Amino acid sequence: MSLVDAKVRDRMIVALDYPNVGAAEALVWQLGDIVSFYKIGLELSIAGGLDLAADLIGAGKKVFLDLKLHDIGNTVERAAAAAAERGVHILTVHAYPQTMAAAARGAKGSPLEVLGVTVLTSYDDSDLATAGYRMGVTDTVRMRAGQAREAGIAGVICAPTDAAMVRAILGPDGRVVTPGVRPKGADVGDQKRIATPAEAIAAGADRIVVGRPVTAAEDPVAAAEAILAELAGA
Ligand SMILES: O=C(O)c1cc(=O)[nH]c(=O)n1[C@@H]1O[C@H](COP(=O)(O)O)[C@@H](O)[C@H]1O
Repeated sequence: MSLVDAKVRDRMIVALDYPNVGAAEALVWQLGDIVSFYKIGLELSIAGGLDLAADLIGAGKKVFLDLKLHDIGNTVERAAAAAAERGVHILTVHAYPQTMAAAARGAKGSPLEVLGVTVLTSYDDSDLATAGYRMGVTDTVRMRAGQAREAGIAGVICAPTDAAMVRAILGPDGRVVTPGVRPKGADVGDQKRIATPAEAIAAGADRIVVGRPVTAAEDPVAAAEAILAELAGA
């Protein structure tokens, strides 16, 4: 059992970005009680991850289903209702007003937290310009955080570098979850807007998402413990 308390453990979500359920289960087994919250994203969902989500929930873990939904309102509302029905704790949608409002309707009356993905952490200003957006990262995140609040969803996903601004917009009750987290010296990979676990929490994040800093570590248990220790001190 980990030395850090359950509240701190609840702040770290480990992304199970694996090509098959067996690999994901092996990590979950290895991490045991030290990790209480797992993210199942696109790759693993396609490879049987939705059944794994049910198993994890049955085993008392929290599950973040990272499907980044964006579709017509009826489809998003029904998908959010289906996630709520399965006992999922967090579901992501892209932070478009129509999409967020639909997901809020689907999740209504359930504990499911719908989070709007503001601007992906792999994007910078020039990536947004290339994609045809008029505004840069900061203005887009600011606008989308406000629209998430208006849509009545639980909160947003943003980079740790946006977390302070987003916290000010959402207030103390809004959920601010930050991927793009890298312990000092860790490989950055394809992330562009990053900070350390302690910096993310200090900026106002409720929870951090970590994938490769744990999954690609030589010793995933030691890597997860080190991040938890950093969060405990933050
Ligand atoms: O929604 C997400 O979780 C997400 C949003 C975002 O802007 N950036 C981002 O990296 N993520 C996810 O967070 C995880 C980060 O993984 P690592 O870069 O390996 O730590 C991946 O599973 C991404 O899909």
